Amino acid sequence: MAKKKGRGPKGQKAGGRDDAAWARTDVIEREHMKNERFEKYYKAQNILPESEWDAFLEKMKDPLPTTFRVAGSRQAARLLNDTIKNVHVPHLAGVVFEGEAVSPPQQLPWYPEGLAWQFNVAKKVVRKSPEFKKFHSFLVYETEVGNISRQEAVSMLPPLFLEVEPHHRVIDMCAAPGSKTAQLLEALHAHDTLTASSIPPGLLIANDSEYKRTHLLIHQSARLPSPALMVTNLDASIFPAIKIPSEQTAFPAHTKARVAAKRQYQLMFDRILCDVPCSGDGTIRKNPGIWKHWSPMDGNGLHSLQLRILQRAMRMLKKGGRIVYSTCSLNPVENEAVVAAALKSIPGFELVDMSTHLPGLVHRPGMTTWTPSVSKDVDTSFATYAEYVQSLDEAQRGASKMLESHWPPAPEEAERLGLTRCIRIYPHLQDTGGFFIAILQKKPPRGPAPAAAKEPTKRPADATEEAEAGVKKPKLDEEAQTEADSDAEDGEEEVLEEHAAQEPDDAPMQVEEAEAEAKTGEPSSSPSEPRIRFKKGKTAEGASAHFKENPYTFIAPDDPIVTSCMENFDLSPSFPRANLLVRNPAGDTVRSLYLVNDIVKSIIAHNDYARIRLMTAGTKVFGKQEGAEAKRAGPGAADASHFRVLAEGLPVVLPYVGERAVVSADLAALKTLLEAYYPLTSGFADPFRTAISEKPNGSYVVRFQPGQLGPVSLTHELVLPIWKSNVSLTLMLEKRAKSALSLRIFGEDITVRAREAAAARKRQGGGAPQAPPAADSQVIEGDAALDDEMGEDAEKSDRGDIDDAEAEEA
Ligand SMILES: C[S@@+](CC[C@H](N)C(=O)[O-])C[C@H]1O[C@@H](n2cnc3c(N)ncnc32)[C@H](O)[C@@H]1O
Repeated sequence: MAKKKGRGPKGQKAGGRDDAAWARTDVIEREHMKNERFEKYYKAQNILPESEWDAFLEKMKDPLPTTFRVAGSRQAARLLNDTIKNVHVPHLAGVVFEGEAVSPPQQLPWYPEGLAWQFNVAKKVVRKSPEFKKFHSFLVYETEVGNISRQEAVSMLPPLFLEVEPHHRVIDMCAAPGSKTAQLLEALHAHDTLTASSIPPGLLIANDSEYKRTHLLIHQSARLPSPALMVTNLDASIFPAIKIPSEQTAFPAHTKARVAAKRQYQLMFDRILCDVPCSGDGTIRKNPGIWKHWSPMDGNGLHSLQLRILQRAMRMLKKGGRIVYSTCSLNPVENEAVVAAALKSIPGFELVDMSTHLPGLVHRPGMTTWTPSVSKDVDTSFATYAEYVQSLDEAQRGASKMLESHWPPAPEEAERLGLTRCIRIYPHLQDTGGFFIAILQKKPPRGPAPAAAKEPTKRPADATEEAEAGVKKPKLDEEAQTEADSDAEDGEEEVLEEHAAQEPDDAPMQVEEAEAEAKTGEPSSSPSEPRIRFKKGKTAEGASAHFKENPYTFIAPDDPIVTSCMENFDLSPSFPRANLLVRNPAGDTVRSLYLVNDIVKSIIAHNDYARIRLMTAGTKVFGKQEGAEAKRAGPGAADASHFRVLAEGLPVVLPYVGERAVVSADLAALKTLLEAYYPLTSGFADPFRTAISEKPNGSYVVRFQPGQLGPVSLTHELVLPIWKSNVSLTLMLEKRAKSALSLRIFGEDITVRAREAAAARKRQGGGAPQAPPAADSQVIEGDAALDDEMGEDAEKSDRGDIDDAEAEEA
């Protein structure tokens, strides 16, 4: 096996825990899994009692068990989980391989509703045992379509501590590749049903500074399409202020309408995830290459960025809101040191004790003291920063990258900050990776502060209205920020600017101020750094000039395309037609319509898309039908009528679709639609045949009713899009989604694709497999193959292949 390239701290360009090439267990032999510096450093930190050290080290050398989570809306997840529990696990329970019993998958004891699983079987068992082979195929296909998320157990934790609700405004600051983003989205969509998606009032911004990695986010989000999602490509440590108008802001009841109406506000978040780039030594079981190059300097080097990201998050959090800060590193310099420095620099926050939040989770408290290493050869001899600085001559002082915040606070300060409320997970406790979590809360509002205390921070012109609106201007120095933190009455959005029409001179300056705060916004952590002020027209992140994505443009609610979609799908008047967007420069042909919720619409309308480096927003609901069917309908009918409802957008649109666009069908019809690309309409049974034949050509929604077909049963309604042409029908699903559906319902892959793959294999002299290969992979080999195919880390294209309109009718 070739050695894998790609090394470096997690989330860094050189690779990290999310680099698939790095994530192979076969790059290093167990006997080589040692690193003197690692042992010396962590022993010096006393991360564990001496009695546990050996167990810890040994576990760090074991490969990680395979873990996965049943994803999607709660209802759908419960259903699939029942299939795993009642069909697959019993089937796997008695497996004996080469004379030894193999354990079936087990539920993670702490994951809510038992929706996460773990199994630990050797590759050759997955390869050779027919039962596990079949289970593996099931996992691969369900992962492809987003019903299962292959995710490290510990990586599932941060979203659980965030407790996102559908109305929350959430930002995932370092989100790629997006496994936690998917969990956050699911929580926003907690009210979705089996077939229909809600349009949550809340918001999720999934951000990552690596442009390429934002495409992983887009790919992930296609599995759980949401009108509440935006993907941005910004440096989280200088995330710019997002402007929203007053109607998106909650005001105290007594606020005068004219006061509320005239301002723009900075969007503040209810929940923020800071899953920051880190050295990643907690992933060493999955990325054993770390043994070779581990150095304490990795953590030292990341500390400052981690701190700046957390501080920026704190600046963007609403009062009463919550931040989860997490790393997959064991190093206190990347963990408690960052949290302590952040808490010391920005008052008004506290660590929350959620140690009993997930019963069954075994963890250890945060550390209160540690000794950073000042060299890669592990010199931990300096108990304080002062001691360290004293040991240096002037030239060394100038060159040193060590900061005071690398060191622990004084014992009484550590006690006051409550650092033990942090959560540490060690591999030997529950056979997982290593992980760190801190939950920070911005103290809830205390009610109106005495007027005298407020006066000095006010600008005279703002005073009355501010008091009426109960909000504060963002301040740029820590003192003012502290006052604002303790004085603001409702903890809602902060005033960014007066409405331009009313305060033409003042407004731009205030936006600049807010942007400057975004750029410099951590005054106390780097007091000696000069404040950066931006000239008018320049952005905080200074990168918009290079942003090449297409803009989003709202399409007029009375546009002929929208009108025809309203008509063709018999959409109810309550359908939010004013929230449809296109992603084209003006004048280009419209190919897809995206639907966003009100808050996303508002953000797009009030922020330059290039300034916020908006990669994607909302969910694609309608797509232009191009290809054989569209051609046949003739040029006259073109643009206006040839939009189809897309499979990914159907759950969102479904609650609004009227009877005229819906047909009922049974399991036999589903089988026929899966078995052929373009089955003839005449080949279906009544009443479906007559019902669909009577309709004009175009896009329809089919409700497949629960029922029985021989030994196969459909236990719940299934709703899918089809395209009707002159003589035939097409099920409008990606090929892989068809295979997954087929496996789930019929227990085998009955699609054309599977038959073609089997025929190709036969031509090459291979045997018939249990199921066709997933994606474009040819071999399915145990856990490494699972890693690749189940997509935890694999970089995947954002496009699926759809065997529909592009192809000519057979
Ligand atoms: C630990 S990974 C995030 C994993 C992700 N939360 C998940 O669960 O799939 C860290 C991410 O931070 C990104 N990153 C690094 N520096 C960043 C910065 N300054 N701002 C935003 N993202 C950053 C990396 O590209 C990487 O994708």
